[in-house]
Amino acid sequence: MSFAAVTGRAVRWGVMGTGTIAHDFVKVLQALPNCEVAAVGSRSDEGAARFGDAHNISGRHGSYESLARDDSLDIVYVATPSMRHVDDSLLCLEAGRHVLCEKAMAPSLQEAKKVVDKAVAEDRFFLHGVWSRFFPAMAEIRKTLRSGIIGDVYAAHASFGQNDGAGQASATLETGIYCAQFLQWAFDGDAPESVEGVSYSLADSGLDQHVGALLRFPGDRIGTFECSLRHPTPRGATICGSKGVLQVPFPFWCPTQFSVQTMTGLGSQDWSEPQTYTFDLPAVEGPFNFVNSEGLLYEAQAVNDCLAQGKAQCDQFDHRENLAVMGVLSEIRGRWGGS
Ligand SMILES: NC(=O)C1=CN([C@@H]2O[C@H](COP(=O)(O)OP(=O)(O)OC[C@H]3O[C@@H](n4cnc5c(N)ncnc54)[C@H](OP(=O)(O)O)[C@@H]3O)[C@@H](O)[C@H]2O)C=CC1
Ligand SMILES: O=C1OC[C@@H](O)[C@H](O)[C@H]1O
Repeated sequence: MSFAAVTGRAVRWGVMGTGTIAHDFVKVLQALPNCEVAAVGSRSDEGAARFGDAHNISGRHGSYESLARDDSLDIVYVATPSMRHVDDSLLCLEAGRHVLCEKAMAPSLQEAKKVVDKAVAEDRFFLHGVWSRFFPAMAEIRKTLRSGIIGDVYAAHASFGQNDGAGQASATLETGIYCAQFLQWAFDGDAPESVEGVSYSLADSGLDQHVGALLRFPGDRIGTFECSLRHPTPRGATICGSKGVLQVPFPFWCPTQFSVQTMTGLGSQDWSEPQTYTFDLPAVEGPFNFVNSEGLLYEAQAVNDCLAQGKAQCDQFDHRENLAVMGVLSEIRGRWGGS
């Protein structure tokens, strides 16, 4: 049942921050039934007015505090830069709002726990906005793995490098997070037993710009990833089983396609033609700043559904899985004292 069917009104969203992803997310919210972008919050009146005019949003707040305190809102989408996410999420939760916070929600496991604990204590919904989890292709990947077509899954790899942002943000937190959550998905939600190896390069600012990580999962399974803000990589992911391989091409973190190839015989010399599965993106009018941003709609719809059902977390990325991913990132960043 939709939120409107339960409450008789639309979900009222507030948007905190007026940058590139806020633009894309507002477009999908405005394409959904039974929800309304009721207010925007900026650090300045001018910022709120500019974004409000551009997106036809009537509620405007010239400070984040004022947005958080707006009791007419059900939920706030925190779309500020990553280093603000803990404080901005806490501000909203303390004011009684539900929260969807953009990635990365925190720089460490300890800080992530503070936010999740606060959400639980305040009985508020909280989601770390790892939007990958809501794509139909991800659900189909899970189904395909469980069908056994590629046999027992022993390895997974993900790579996300782009040549933008080095020195200004942490590669582990900006792009590595998508890799770490993908490995968890490939291994059916399991957390790694250990981070066995980390190789890294730091920018002059002290922030990690390129990281390679080797993770050991229970049952002798191995996950690897590479993330970078210094150079591009293929930005695909691979899952390997005893009978074959599942590949997710660029952009694996917001996928609309994957393929499966099986192998048998002496020296694996018999293989099937790859079977490709494709998924349409929802029809949402752009333009968008980021690839496949139309797919933010899946995440937004899931949040609306959770609010309608009175759920405090999303099954696709619940607090347990979120904190496990944050634990991996935290441990990796701990290797150079990143905080
Ligand atoms: N899910 C996804 O696909 C994507 C997620 N992201 C994530 O979203 C978050 C925001 O990214 P993005 O929209 O690209 O960032 P932008 O820099 O484009 O926008 C951030 C906004 O936050 C506000 N802000 C508050 N403090 C600062 C500050 N010190 N410096 C700059 N802006 C500030 C500004 O709004 P105002 O001035 O109105 O207060 C600004 O417009 C990041 O955490 C990023 O990782 C980013 C891209 C894609
Ligand atoms: O979250 C993101 O951050 C980096 C972008 O390049 C990417 O497309 C986006 O999804």
